[in-house]
Amino acid sequence: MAELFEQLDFVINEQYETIIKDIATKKYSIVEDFFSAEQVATLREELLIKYEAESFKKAAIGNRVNEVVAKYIRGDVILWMDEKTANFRELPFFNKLNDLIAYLNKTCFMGILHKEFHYAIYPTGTFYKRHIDTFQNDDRRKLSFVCYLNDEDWQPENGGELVLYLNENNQETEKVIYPFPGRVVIFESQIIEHEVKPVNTKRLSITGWLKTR
Ligand SMILES: O=C(O)CCC(=O)C(=O)O
Ligand SMILES: [Fe+2]
Repeated sequence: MAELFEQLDFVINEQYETIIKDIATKKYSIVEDFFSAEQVATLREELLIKYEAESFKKAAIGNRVNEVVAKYIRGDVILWMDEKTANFRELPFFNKLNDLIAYLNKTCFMGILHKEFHYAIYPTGTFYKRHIDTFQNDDRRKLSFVCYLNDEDWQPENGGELVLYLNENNQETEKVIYPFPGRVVIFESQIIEHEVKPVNTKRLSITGWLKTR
């Protein structure tokens, strides 16, 4: 009986349906209004507070078991987020992601069991060379998620474009995505190679992964 009510409860979410359709057809999705402008501003504020408190560290390559800091590959500084200690500025972020994950698991049987997110700042002159988001010793990352927290007057000449390398009809094509505030990009972690072009000013974001097992 409980199960029946659960089914009756189900409401189609057009935004999530678009993400699912995009990923099924193109392996990536770009969403402009995943969070409200107010939520984006609040997350930016939180990131900057934590950055001022000097809690960020240089990002490494490889995973936590097997990590090397390599400046010539990536120059961002990061801070892992912790849902257990999330404050009022961060809770709407986790609520929305949990809602999306529940929807994906229910409608596509995606089997997302874990998630991990970090704040990221790319200082002027930094970049992240072409790479794929799965590790040799760990292939649990299924979907990569990036949300840009730059402020409203972010300009294309600031650089820091995310470039996705796609395969269309056996031809490599580049999808160039500017890190405009509030923009969210979701893509298949095991398939899509990508890079962050050099930035000419500080670039702010949250990056994360939805994981199986
Ligand atoms: O910030 C972005 O646009 C992508 C970051 C990225 O590729 C990563 O952290 O693995
Ligand atoms: Fe990446």
